[in-house]
Amino acid sequence: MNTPSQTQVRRAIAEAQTIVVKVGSSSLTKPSGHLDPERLNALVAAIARVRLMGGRVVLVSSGAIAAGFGSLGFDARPTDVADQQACAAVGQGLLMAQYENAFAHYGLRVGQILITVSDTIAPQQYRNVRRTLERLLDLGAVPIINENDSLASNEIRFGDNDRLSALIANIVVADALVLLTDVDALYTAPPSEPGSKRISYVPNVEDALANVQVGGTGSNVGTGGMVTKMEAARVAAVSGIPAVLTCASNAGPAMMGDPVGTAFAPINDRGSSRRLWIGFAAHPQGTLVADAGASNAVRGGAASLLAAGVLEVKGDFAAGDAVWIDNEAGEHLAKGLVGFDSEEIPQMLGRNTAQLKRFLGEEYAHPLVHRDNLVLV
Ligand SMILES: Nc1ncnc2c1ncn2[C@@H]1O[C@H](COP(=O)(O)OP(=O)(O)O)[C@@H](O)[C@H]1O
Ligand SMILES: N[C@@H](CCC(=O)OP(=O)(O)O)C(=O)O
Repeated sequence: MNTPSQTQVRRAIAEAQTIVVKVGSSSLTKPSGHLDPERLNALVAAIARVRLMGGRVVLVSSGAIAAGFGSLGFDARPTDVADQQACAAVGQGLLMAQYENAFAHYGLRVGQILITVSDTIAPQQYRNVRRTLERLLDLGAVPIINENDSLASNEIRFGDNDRLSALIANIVVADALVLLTDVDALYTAPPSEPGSKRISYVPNVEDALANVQVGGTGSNVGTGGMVTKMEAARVAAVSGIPAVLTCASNAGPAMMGDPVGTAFAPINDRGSSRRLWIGFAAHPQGTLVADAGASNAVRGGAASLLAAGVLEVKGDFAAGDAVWIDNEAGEHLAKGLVGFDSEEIPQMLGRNTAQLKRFLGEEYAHPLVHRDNLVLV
């Protein structure tokens, strides 16, 4: 696709029907570990305005741990996982109570959704998340999402809401992603570094990643810093979703497409939500090793992976799971949703469709991975 101008990207954001807004802990809480109701209310006012003009807004809100640690007697954000889980259990309630109240001033309802990594990996849970979000939006509510921190452990967590917000933008087929933080824009280096310059437009986030010096969090409550925000902007751009990054006090102008913060252009056309999920969220459970011919066909982008072109199957998976498609050198070519269980596949390998039908029956005369379920990597 042609690279859009900054004006075009801002206009696309202004015209967005469905917007995912992500806000970081430091924009909602005080360093003492309590909510900052004034700033939270200001954010709600900006979102409510868009909602009341007919926009569909999903809010991905951090802040559970940062809003809870003060009440539990900690001086600073704890580092122990169990402490964090306890703080999140307390803080998430406080956060939602405040949101509930603030949105009620505008006659708007909110709906809480707490997500774990597995909800975005497993196809059925993913569909559940999507259905609930869509219904909430159809009913006029503002879904408010956070990771389910009280039950997530270090091994199985997103750990940051930046990347989660980009996945949510895919799930709800958003027209724009707005990342709100404690810095007004992306800079050429962490703003604490002398000489760092504000960037107002990123036409290609993958190029920017090579040129911009991104650092970790600048506050004592944030987690991912600019690294995870750039990753979120990259997922959005690759998914065809324009994004803007700015400080929370710029939420209103950012959603209106005003020239605040940093705008990121989409670098692809929009794909289907399912393909985007395969590309970004689905975790491969095994591997199909393609021969040279099948590798070329898959790389071409328009072919299904047939059993005739597969040399080996690795791993233990069920039909519908995601798998890697590798070439003989072990390089990943694509990710796809496989049509058969791993134990069914060895008898199918090397056989063409007619042979599959004759020897194994009609139900086996299908591609191992259909092209609609396959995404190049
Ligand atoms: N190149 C950069 N441009 C802007 N900010 C950066 C950059 N590199 C690192 N940062 C830091 O990222 C911080 C925002 O990330 P974080 O603290 O995780 O916020 P949040 O809690 O909103 O998610 C900024 O305050 C800033 O200190
Ligand atoms: N889920 C955690 C926040 C994780 C996170 O991404 O924090 P932040 O970097 O402040 O957006 C919480 O609610 O405390």
